[in-house]
Amino acid sequence: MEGVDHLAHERNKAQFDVAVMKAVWAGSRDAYELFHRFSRLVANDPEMFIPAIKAQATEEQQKQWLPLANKMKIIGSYTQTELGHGSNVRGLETTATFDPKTDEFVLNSPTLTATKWWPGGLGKIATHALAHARLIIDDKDYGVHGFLVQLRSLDDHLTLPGITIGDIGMKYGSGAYNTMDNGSLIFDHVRIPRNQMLMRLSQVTREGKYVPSNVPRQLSYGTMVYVRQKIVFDASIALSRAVCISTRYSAVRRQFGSHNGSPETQVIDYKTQQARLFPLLASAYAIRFVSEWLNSFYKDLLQRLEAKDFSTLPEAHACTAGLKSITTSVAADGIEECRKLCGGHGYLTSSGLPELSAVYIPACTYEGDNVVMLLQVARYLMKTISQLKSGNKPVGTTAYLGRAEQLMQYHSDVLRAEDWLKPNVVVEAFEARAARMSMACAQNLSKFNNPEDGFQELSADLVEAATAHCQLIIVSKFIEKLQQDIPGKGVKEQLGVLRSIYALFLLHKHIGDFLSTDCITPKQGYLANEQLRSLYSQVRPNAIALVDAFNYTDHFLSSVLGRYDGNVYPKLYEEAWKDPLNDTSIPDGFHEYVQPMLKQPLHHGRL
Ligand SMILES: CC/C=C\C/C=C\C/C=C\C/C=C\CC/C=C/C(=O)SCCNC(=O)CCNC(=O)[C@H](O)C(C)(C)COP(=O)(O)OP(=O)(O)OC[C@H]1O[C@@H](n2cnc3c(N)ncnc32)[C@H](O)[C@@H]1OP(=O)(O)O
Ligand SMILES: Cc1cc2nc3c(=O)[nH]c(=O)nc-3n(C[C@H](O)[C@H](O)[C@H](O)COP(=O)(O)OP(=O)(O)OC[C@H]3O[C@@H](n4cnc5c(N)ncnc54)[C@H](O)[C@@H]3O)c2cc1C
Repeated sequence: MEGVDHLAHERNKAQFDVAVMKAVWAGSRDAYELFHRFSRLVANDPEMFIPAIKAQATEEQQKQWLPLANKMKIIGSYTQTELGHGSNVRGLETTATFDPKTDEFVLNSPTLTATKWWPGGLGKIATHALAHARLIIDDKDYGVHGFLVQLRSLDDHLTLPGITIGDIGMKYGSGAYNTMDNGSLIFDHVRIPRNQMLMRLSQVTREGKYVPSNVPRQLSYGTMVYVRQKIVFDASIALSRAVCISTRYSAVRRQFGSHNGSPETQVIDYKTQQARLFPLLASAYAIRFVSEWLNSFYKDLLQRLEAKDFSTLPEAHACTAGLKSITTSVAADGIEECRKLCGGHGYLTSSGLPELSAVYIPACTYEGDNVVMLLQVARYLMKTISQLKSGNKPVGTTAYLGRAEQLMQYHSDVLRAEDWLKPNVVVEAFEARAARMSMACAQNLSKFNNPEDGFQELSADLVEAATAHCQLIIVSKFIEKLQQDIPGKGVKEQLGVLRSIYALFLLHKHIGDFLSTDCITPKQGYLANEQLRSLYSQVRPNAIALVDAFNYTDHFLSSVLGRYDGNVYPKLYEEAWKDPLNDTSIPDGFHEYVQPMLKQPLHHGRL
């Protein structure tokens, strides 16, 4: 019935102050920030063009271009990826050849695989590209640099001479990403003034002299680092949307279990539903808190870079790459799990889940393929370990590797299930697992004469070690979050339950790592799972309140299953009748194609 809260009985069970939890979840950024970004995403993606100009253009160039971009007088596309190269930025083929006679660069796509391919906004709407191309001076290749290129007339939006542009076509399913005009672009000797090479990091003089960057060349990758840390925040939003929908529906849906006319069982009370759903609820909070930490770490990096302090740049790259990888994989897989948790109705567009999945899953690929990103983390870990011998004491997120010898001797002293509720017990186990996996890789790598051959041969193990390292970061930041002063009745207690669910679910899921590295015994693994089951019972009465704390409107959720009032069935039915198929009783084509078959006489008694 309209106006009735069908989940009121669930909300009355809450054992904590929901208003405070809403504030904890909202944190330092408004969750709707992404919604507006997301809505822009499906129109155009200023997410990268403007930050890239800020990162790579001189002050003078910024003064020229930023006001135009900020006021949408020009529409930009971050045009890096090509048909033949995306992950391997140093393999990009587009060229920008300096012509000293005219003081210009000539942009060209020398091969088909040099065609720019994927950049958002490029296909139909962008007027300018921040094109990444190989700088060529006097036949010498100076590697990939950024160039601002006008693509279309600002009068009639027609493409300019030498520019061939198109949309790359429909993408995965019918998701909203199909409203993003990811495009293709071929340059045929397009000339731009020399001052349209972004020259903050390195320059080309009027005489054609290349002035190399006096800062790490990787700063030219800065926009990707910036977006990767944002994507971690986005992962918490995407996953929490799906968890909100599936948790509310799990409390509404009843199936089996009726005795003597009693109501059937709420599916949220089935232990299998809880074992699938509650770790995702905990993961949403875990990812949110690690994104807060990562954002503050990134802001600290920016301040350091201003002061030419590059000391945390390698760690920032490793953390943004690794956490982007881990959190987008968890969110993408989690959204699909939430669809399955809703049974058949989860597959309806009106559930909001297919659309969310179709839009979200490319996050595992864009801004860095998730495996390639974890390999970057692995390189960082191996380098950190190789420097231990020279007395280089690791700090920050790799500080535990400085205690590797001690961690190699570690054995968990868990005796009872409740011992796994102690944060220090959990962190020690996760540190030991991560340290031992990385040290084992380093040990195996040392057996190879050619380190690169070893890295390739061991890359699957290295990805697992990088995963363990990143999961340790997320667990640690969840624990650190709860060491902050958090007011409100029961709020910290509930977050503590979620923290333990997150950590013990990972321990259970990766029990092979913990056993094969001899960090814990099978009995201790069994006790962790025992504790996990108890934690599910503790979170169960608070589940609806914990997703209410995301503070999402029904409009934002766009889901008949995730409605705040739980009034699912009437709305499911109502929504179905909006489908144009139901405008007529007899479907189009019936008389032409189906009815003749139905009218066909039987032949020899056979249909
Ligand atoms: C509800 C809906 C929810 C969400 C949707 C809503 C919104 C979506 C939000 C955002 C959407 C944003 C974007 C979508 C559009 C997508 C855009 C794109 O995809 S842009 C293109 C992205 N492309 C990539 O990410 C390419 C990945 N490849 C690379 O980064 C590099 O090629 C790679 C790092 C893999 C290798 O680089 P290379 O130069 O070959 O370096 P190498 O490995 O040799 O290492 C050398 C040295 O450099 C260090 N290093 C590498 N990269 C960095 C870096 N970025 N910063 C600092 N340092 C770096 C590396 O560690 C090594 O160091 P050492 O020498 O070992 O010390
Ligand atoms: C929706 C969407 C939007 C995008 N928007 C933009 C944009 O606006 N601008 C832009 O420039 N680009 C954009 N991209 C492109 C995106 O950045 C690339 O697709 C991404 O970086 C992955 O690169 P790739 O396609 O070359 O994958 P590949 O690297 O070809 O990946 C293919 C497989 O090879 C594996 N692999 C690759 N290298 C290694 C290695 N060294 N070791 C082990 N395995 C490896 C990968 O793990 C993967 O399994 C977008 C892509 C998508 C899907």
